[in-house]
Amino acid sequence: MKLPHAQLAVLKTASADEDRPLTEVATEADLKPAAATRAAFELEDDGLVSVSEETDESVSLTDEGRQYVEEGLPELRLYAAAVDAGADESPVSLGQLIGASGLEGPAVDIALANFARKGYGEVDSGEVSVDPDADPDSDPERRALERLADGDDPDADEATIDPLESRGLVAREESTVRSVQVTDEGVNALMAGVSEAETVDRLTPELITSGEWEDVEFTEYNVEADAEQFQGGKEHILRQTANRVKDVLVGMGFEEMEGPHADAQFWINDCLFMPQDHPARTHWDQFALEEPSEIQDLPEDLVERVRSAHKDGVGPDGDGYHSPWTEETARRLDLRGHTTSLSMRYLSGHQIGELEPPQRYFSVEKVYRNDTLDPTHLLEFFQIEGWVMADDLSVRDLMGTFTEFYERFGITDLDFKPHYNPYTEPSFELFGTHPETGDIVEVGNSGIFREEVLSPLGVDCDVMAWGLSLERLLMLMYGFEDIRDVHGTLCDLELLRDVEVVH
Ligand SMILES: N[C@@H](Cc1ccccc1)C(=O)O
Repeated sequence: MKLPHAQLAVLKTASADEDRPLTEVATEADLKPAAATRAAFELEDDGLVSVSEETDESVSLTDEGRQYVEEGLPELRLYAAAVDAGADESPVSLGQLIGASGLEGPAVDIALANFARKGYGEVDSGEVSVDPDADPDSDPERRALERLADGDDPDADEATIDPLESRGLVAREESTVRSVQVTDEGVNALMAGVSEAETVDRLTPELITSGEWEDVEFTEYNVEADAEQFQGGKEHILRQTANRVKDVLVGMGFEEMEGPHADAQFWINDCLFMPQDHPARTHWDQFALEEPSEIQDLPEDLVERVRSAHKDGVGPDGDGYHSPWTEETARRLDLRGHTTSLSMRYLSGHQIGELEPPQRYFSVEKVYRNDTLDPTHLLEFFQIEGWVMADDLSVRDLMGTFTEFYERFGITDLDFKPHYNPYTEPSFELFGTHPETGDIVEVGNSGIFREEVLSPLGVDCDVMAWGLSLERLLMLMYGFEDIRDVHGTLCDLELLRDVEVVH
């Protein structure tokens, strides 16, 4: 029998009496680990060896863990300072202890949280008392960190490693350990005599020019063999999903809108019949620009019609807001809190000239809000804006469009709830179900524009419109629970690396 070099080396190095780790076999046979693994799988396919797999968990120190091995865990430094200051006799002020312990910045909070958790003592109204019987020398977390620093097995149970991991002091890593053993068939083959077959694993220019490629035997591909993982840059899933949303909407006959991120309150709010004293128009909700603070080119006739809608209402029965309206406020520049500003620019004819119905437009763009960061809110996020202009639109058209759109992303359980917007009547909020938690998640807001919006814009047919959250769509598609998993310093790198957006 003839076998390629690597297979022959593995077969000869492995044993028929015991499972041997492949890494060991590779070193002894002078093969790269990946080559040895590939050879072992090929031999296994031919029944000459058996390959077994086990998952091995290893724990290693992080940089912060290493730092604490040198400096001491913050809670132990606090304990030592407290004992020195006599806190085992009577409580000592926390401020004094922090100074004495040399703890600074975040280390203070870390010390306090773990001090109490590990039973070193108590902190009550700024006074620290310690348990005189606590024994920092045999602190299991400290011992585990020190053993790791010495290159030993931490020799600790989960109850010790778990908190160290969540404190970011150690990292757990799982790896697959493979072992090989020669089968009876393999032993028979060896006894009958196996020699090395000439195989070529790489096509070179020489092989091609000499024509030799026709006679050589090529190594077979093994797509299951371990390969090194390359983590190069890739398009962020948010961007990938945004592109997919664009494709879907273009497929549904929509055209894309573009426009400024910082815009006049006129386009962001006034055209939308939002009174100038509406709470959403203050800095509590929107970011204002200091420099420049105003827009120059507003279409005068439109400004006049919008002002009149706010003051006097629209149509014979219309009634305006009985609150002040100034052009100065309308000119002010803000970061847009929604992309409905773009819809106003397009519907008014200001952006690309007048549009005749039917029309469909969309944008997938960033918006900015002065929100408090939490698992479902960011200061900036992507809004999927869209509108359809046509005669005789109804709520059924709106719901049908959403059902069709979300179905493309595998979301088929939409719920609608009546809502209020100053600019649409009727208005609906949209909800989906989170695939992991089962919670109902708001994914968007929509409605049919009011007369008070359309009439000043010069539109005399129906327009239905919406703003959907791209991030929330992602949460429903991929099941993550915290929006910060995909953004910023808390992001889940594994998720970002591994998630594939299917087109
Ligand atoms: N602007 C709304 C969405 C919306 C757009 C158009 C019509 C109705 C609602 C929002 O940001 O929530």
